[in-house]
Amino acid sequence: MKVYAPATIANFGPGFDVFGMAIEKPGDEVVVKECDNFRIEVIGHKVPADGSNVAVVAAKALFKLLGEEGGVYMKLKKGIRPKSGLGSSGASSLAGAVAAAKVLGVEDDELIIRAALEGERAASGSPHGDNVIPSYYGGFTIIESISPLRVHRIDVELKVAVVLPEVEVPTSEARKVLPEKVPLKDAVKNLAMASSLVLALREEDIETIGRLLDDRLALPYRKKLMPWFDKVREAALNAGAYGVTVSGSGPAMFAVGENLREVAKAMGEAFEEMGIRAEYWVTKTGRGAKWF
Ligand SMILES: Nc1ncnc2c1ncn2[C@@H]1O[C@H](COP(=O)(O)OP(=O)(O)O)[C@@H](O)[C@H]1O
Ligand SMILES: N[C@@H](CCOP(=O)(O)O)C(=O)O
Repeated sequence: MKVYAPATIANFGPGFDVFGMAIEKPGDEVVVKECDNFRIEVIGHKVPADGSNVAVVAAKALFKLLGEEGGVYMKLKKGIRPKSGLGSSGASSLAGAVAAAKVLGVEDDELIIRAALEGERAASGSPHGDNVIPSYYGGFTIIESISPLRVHRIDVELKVAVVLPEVEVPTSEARKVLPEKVPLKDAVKNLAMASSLVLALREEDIETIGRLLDDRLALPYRKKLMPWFDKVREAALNAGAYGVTVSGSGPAMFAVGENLREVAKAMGEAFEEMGIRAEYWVTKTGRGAKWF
């Protein structure tokens, strides 16, 4: 059995820990077989090939939730670079949970997601759902609650330009710089932007979506981890983007607009001018996890 879990853009502007969108590429893939213990082999981007791999953590978590003995052998084709801001740990965690679910014959979404969140907790110290959940369901997802699991999905088809610099921002570090509290005016501003963004997504109003790609809850405190942010954002806007912001906790950034190839190239060139190599591409809203 093969399981594919797509990369994701979490937060998506003002939706910290709540909004997330699956993207068509890249993704993680797991081939799974029943086994008497838990083993993993990894090809592609470098991640641990032992029990600390979040795919194994998630698979073990599902077995434990169900009180099952035994385990699975997984071969992970790691297509999403770790510490990228593209939901790398989330995709592997989900792939491991779905792989274990297929072996155990489990179809309960809530159990699968609970297990996958244990992988996220292991990777970043936080069981945030805005990578795992859009990677599972696809499209654009809004998390009302994790337990009980209440997710709202918008079936939007949105093209995005993505840039991924050759630097790392571990999610765990990006969460450590967050404040315990935020000013009321910032909370109200995010509420205004997030609720407006949902309507703009439903109408596929790209200009309004772009204008709303901002955040007062996390980005102001994380920008010190991303000194390149303003230059890359300016390059994207000058190339015609309607809006641009960080993907997840970074360093990846994404933009919406019309001429996205030029926008992606401009963001990549902005990094190069700062001496940072970066890859860039155009993709669009992805479907969720697949198994075959
Ligand atoms: N299968 C895996 N995929 C990604 N990261 C993994 C995996 N297994 C363990 N890790 C560890 O999790 C951390 C990456 O998590 P994180 O910073 O959240 O990446 P991202 O922001 O891309 O999701 C790294 O320390 C990495 O070594
Ligand atoms: N809401 C989380 C999202 C982390 O996304 P990632 O792709 O960087 O793992 C956060 O902002 O901490």
